[in-house]
Amino acid sequence: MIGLSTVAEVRAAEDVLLARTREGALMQRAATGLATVCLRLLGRAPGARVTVLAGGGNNGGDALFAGARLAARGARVTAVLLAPDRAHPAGLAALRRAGGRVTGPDGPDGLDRADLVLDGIVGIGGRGGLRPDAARLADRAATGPGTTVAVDVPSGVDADTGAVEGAAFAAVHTVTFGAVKPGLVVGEGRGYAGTVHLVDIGLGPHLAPARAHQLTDDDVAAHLQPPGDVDDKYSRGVVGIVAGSATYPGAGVLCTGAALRTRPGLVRYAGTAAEGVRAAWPEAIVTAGRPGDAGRVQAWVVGPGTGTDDDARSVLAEVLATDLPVVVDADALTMAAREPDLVRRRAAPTVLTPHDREFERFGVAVGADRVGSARRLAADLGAVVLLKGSATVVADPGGTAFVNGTGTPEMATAGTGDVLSGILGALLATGTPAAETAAAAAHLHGRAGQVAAETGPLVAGDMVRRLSETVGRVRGTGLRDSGV
Ligand SMILES: NC(=O)C1=CN([C@@H]2O[C@H](COP(=O)(O)OP(=O)(O)OC[C@H]3O[C@@H](n4cnc5c(N)ncnc54)[C@H](O)[C@@H]3O)[C@@H](O)[C@H]2O)[C@@H](O)CC1
Ligand SMILES: [K+]
Repeated sequence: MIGLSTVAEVRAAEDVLLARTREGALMQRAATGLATVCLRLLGRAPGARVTVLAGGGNNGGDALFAGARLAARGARVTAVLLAPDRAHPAGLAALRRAGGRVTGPDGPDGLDRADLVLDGIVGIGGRGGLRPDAARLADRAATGPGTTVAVDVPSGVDADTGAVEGAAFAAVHTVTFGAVKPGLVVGEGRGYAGTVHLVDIGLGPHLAPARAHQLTDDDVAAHLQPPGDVDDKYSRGVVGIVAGSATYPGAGVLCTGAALRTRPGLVRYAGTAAEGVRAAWPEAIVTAGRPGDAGRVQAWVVGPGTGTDDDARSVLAEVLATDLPVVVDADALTMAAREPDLVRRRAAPTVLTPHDREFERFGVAVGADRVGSARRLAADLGAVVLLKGSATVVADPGGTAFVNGTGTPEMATAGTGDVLSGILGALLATGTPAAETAAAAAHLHGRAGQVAAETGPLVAGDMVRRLSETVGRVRGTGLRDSGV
């Protein structure tokens, strides 16, 4: 699990570590790690053209020291000082000693010929969007030839939330120090950060336990264990699915298929799409009756494609009245937003899976702080909230959050949400804690999208078809080997 640490948590840990280390030592560790990544990206330093954008804080200091290291290896380094009178004195001196050139915001910055551009404008001390000089340079860097590398945080991105209020530096790589900050992996910030490289500067032992996390394939593999010798079809967790309708069976077919392909122990289906589901998935136990007619299950999924009429409402109420974990998706979210007490009064875990518009039906817009918004709704409803997005966020009522790191924009297509709820129901039926299980489901769903998109555009059914393979690859090392 990768901990996502807030600025306050990083500052607190830095304070402890700074008091125990020689002055400047942390910045040297940061700059060494940064220069190492830059050298790797450049391939070779001699003759390479590097522009360093340096603001007046320690972030600029990191960038200047890294620039000095690259210059010492033969790179042609130009430092552009955005606040010349406040530039980090030791960093600037090191850069000059190593043969780097120094200019101001309007000087010859080399951006139109650079191989690499370092963004040391602001780091975790930044507030709001970039000021005009910095914004202009960030814009030129984004459209110029150089590989853009953000130092610690892309300048203009809120490190805690990922909010981008104005102009920001669009990085292809971000080299971050001590801990990954949430703003690098969620919201708009994720798009500005590019690939994130974490440099260890020794903060780890001093960091408070993170309240937000990102799961890895290894974490998720623990949720996807193969059956043991003593398992039978019941012992692996039975999921019940209420999805689709007689007219629109698709959601029922996708959701049931995704559940079967994730944990093929036993999947029950109850609802009016019974005929279509039975035809598509003879492996499922199907009834056209109500949830109570389906037989015993350990978790329910309710809502995809069910509609919101009186019948659908009474089925939702029946499922929510059980003492089992329930995934509330799609049409069930619309109904739950009208009657949130149906969720609030539950003792068993409930996982709500809204996208932004469904989230708004609960009375507040998501806004730029996606983790914060998910946490607030989770606390209000006493439920786990899985807020879908390019980086899906999961929050539990206690404030623990997860930010998903897998997926592909190709997944923005009809039916992929039904696939997610099927995966999630199948995993929840095993009885593991709801929030981490929801995060594991989002991770696996994203991997399935990546696998299905390997050969071109995907439709949701492709994800179902490739799910067994995806489970196998997440359990092993295949995904990483194939570069997905
Ligand atoms: N504290 C430490 O021990 C370490 C800090 N490190 C670096 O130091 C950074 C934090 O340094 P600082 O606290 O000096 O803060 P920053 O360098 O992030 O930014 C502070 C400066 O930026 C200006 N500023 C704020 N918002 C701005 C905006 N929107 N546009 C333009 N200028 C703006 C401020 O006036 C101030 O001069 C980290 O991100 C990291 O890069 C690393 O060297 C590791 C060790
Ligand atoms: K920066």
